[in-house]
Amino acid sequence: MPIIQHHVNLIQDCQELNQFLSACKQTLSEKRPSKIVSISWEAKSIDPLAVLDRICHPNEIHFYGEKVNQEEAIAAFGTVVKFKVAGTHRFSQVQQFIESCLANTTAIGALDLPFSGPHFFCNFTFFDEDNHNDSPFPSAMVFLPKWQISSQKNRCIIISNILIDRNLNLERTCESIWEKYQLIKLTKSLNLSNFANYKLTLQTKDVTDRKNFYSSVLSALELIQQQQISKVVLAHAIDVRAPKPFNLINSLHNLRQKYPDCQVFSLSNGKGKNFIGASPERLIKIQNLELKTDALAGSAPRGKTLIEDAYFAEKLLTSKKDRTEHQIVSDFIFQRLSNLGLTPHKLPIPSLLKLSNIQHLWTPIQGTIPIGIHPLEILAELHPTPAVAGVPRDIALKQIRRYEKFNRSVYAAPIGWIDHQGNSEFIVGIRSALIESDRARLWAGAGIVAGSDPEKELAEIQLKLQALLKALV
Ligand SMILES: C=C(O[C@H]1C=CC=C(C(=O)O)[C@@H]1O)C(=O)O
Repeated sequence: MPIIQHHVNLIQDCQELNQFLSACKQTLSEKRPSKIVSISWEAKSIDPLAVLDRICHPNEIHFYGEKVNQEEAIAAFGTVVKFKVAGTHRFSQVQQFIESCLANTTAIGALDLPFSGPHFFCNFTFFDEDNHNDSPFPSAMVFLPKWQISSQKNRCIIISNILIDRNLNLERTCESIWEKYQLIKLTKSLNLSNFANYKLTLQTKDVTDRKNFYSSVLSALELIQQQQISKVVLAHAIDVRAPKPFNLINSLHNLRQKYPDCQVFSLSNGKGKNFIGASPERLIKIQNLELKTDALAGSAPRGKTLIEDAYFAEKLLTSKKDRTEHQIVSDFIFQRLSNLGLTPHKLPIPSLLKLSNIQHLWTPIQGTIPIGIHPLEILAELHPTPAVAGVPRDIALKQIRRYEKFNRSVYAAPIGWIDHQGNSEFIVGIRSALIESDRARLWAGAGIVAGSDPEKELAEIQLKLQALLKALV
């Protein structure tokens, strides 16, 4: 991808931008009828969530991700190019799409800052094929946004991506970019007085009978005893109704305040449905060929006092059932990364990841990626891990389809981005809800292994559902 270091802010200077885009337009040919230009420029500190609130249209596709404790946030909206696909080759087809776009992209501006340069935002469904007619999101989707605003420790980058083709009206394009840039640059912080401490009275309903969950766990335990599987993750879903439409921005703001250790996310399908959540589970983070991933499985509540909390923690760390449930995930990730030629590292015993209402056994895993391996190849190898599916994977997936009478859709599936240099971050879409107007669907799952008790597994799921339920306003 050609990169041009440029010292004038093209987005700010209409005339310079016009000249640059016009020069690009002149290079178009029959063989190359269109081209993408990506302009990055540093700005003073802006809250990407405030930009999502003020500038992004509710019916525009968007992606938002924030990790408060790492002082990182990103918002992207509008589409320059997008691609949807389904089936077993969806990861490699998305990879090809991104590579062909990058071969046709020129990046210009401040390109040596965190989050600068073109980023492609991707989401997948849990299963390769999402056969349900009412699916709110395709099995795989990737888009290059028109606008991306990101901040890392007070350094903020605004990116404008532009598709240039023969029909492009240069004057109008430059003006509208300039206008939008002014609006973004001057975005005021969220008005926190709007976050009145009100609670909505929510009506909740199980999507399937709880008895269905209990009998599925018992049936899974039989398969485990017969050694057909060693683990399967079974989910339960609830439908929620509010007295008025949910407020997306306020709910996301609640999530980022309550779960500063998690990745808070929102993904819009551009048709009024938003998939939001606060996920504790990082699937991949790649920075300069260094990969970080998490094995996360095995759960206990947080205690109300320090003593109670330490008691739950100790019980979790020494629970044979939870340690097995966890080990299965960490062995799987190790094996899969080794298959790709990595030499992964991890500590020999899991530590604890403590969230505000739940704690998990957690093993961070790291490794250097051999040159030539694309982030989506790693994703294809890892998804779905036994933290959300099971082992052996194929049998577990078949059982999940058999037991669960609802669509997992984007629940427990990868969501994230890949940049022009192969840096990438994907999380697993758990602790999540799909919201539309005054309705929401929430999912949560629990790992079933030898020794699981159906009642306790459902109690764990209720705890996980509360994480989202308490933040929805
Ligand atoms: C599948 C979920 O959690 C996974 C991640 C952490 C702990 C888990 C567990 O203890 O069962 C699950 O494997 C979910 O929250 O829906």
